Amino acid sequence: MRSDRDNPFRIAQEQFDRAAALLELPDNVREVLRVPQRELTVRFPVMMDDGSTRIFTGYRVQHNLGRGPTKGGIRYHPSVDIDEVRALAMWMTWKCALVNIPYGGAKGGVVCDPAQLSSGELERLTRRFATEVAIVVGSERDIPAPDVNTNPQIMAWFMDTLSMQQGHTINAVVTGKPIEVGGSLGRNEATGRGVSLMVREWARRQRRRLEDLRVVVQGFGNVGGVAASLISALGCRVIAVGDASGGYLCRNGLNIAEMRRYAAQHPRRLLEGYSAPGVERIDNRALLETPCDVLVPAALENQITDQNAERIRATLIVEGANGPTTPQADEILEERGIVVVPDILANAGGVTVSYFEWVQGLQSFFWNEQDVNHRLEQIMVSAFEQVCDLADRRGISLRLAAYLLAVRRVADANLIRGLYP
Ligand SMILES: NC(=O)C1=CN([C@@H]2O[C@H](COP(=O)(O)OP(=O)(O)OC[C@H]3O[C@@H](n4cnc5c(N)ncnc54)[C@H](O)[C@@H]3O)[C@@H](O)[C@H]2O)C=CC1
Ligand SMILES: O=C(O)CCC(=O)C(=O)O
Repeated sequence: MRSDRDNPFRIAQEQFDRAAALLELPDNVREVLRVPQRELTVRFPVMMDDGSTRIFTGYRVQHNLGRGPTKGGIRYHPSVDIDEVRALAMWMTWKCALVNIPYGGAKGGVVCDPAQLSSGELERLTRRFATEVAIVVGSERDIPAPDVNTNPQIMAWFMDTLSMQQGHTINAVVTGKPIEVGGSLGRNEATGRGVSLMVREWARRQRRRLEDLRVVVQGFGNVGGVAASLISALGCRVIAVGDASGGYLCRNGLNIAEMRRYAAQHPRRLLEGYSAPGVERIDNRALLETPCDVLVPAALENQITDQNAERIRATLIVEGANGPTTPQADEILEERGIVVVPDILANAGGVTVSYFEWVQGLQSFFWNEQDVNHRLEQIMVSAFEQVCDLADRRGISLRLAAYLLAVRRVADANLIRGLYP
């Protein structure tokens, strides 16, 4: 059982409440926006390889439909619960509004440990989950994508299942697909690329040389792995990274390309067992507290809390993950002058290129990777500028500035549509 302090939905509501108060939103608007519009819980059987049947629980939550079809990933993890999915769906609403793409927010999840499932079990689970949520999902209604422990292959099974039910291919029903079945060039790297752009733009505004920045990345999957490699391509020194197997530190800089190759070839894509001259093993706690210029939490929620915020020794935190910092930690970091580029901005690159994938799929007209990356960069840099300018003008944190911009846009869309008679 989670306590209120580490319940992601309570945290998401608290973040929203602060913005709603500053925006002086009317009570009826607050009441609508602080809870999800639709929630679906499904329980479904999956045939296991040994012939037995197991029942799994899954969720799809649509937080707000005011700005368009809802959008957000699907997470497979043992700790998924309805409050986590609600929070993730709400954060998607603000994220899509902040980068001004025409979506509301949604998220899905299945309570399972994919590391314990064979590929066949994972495929059957995915196909059955897709069927169960088909009543709320669709290319003009709600469009899933990958999140923790889901990947392009899982998205392909999802798309294929919904297409089989319709009798024709509907590839815009899900994004993050393999290129062969309507995926977009650049989607796989998009979230990490967005994170690296935040580091670059912050350094530009602060007049810091990228070569002088020491970076620590927690999480070495889709977001963290790509972010580490693109940040190191910017010229920064990535001195520590970590995943579920622990942390790896080398003050002279890690060989990120070698580490990504290692993880790709090992069970569960983990760094477990990785060693190289000068590389020290550390635990996850020490990883987060490693002195550095930039810390990128890119794993799960609630990593920086009131328990460790005093010991964080970074100048900048760029939230690759959703919800890695609690509101209590936010306060401590702000007092200590540590700048946080919030999740709804920092990791918005993924959903932005998902939007491009959806547009390309609907038009059956595909762009080259340079076009995708160029458009992504324009959107991310412009959102970063808007957030920094508002934060500077009002003397508030980047998180609060991002929320003011995003919540205002969502509230306005809902008001203009006449949803609050
Ligand atoms: N995949 C995407 O496009 C997007 C993902 N995100 C967020 O980024 C975060 C990471 O997602 P992905 O990279 O897609 O997932 P992933 O499944 O590819 O990677 C997750 C990584 O976190 C590590 N990890 C798990 N538990 C850990 C722990 N206790 N301590 C340290 N590391 C741990 C795993 O070993 C793995 O390296 C999540 O918060 C997700 O919601 C946000 C925007 C888009
Ligand atoms: O690509 C997408 O549609 C959503 C990605 C996602 O789940 C997220 O941004 O947290």
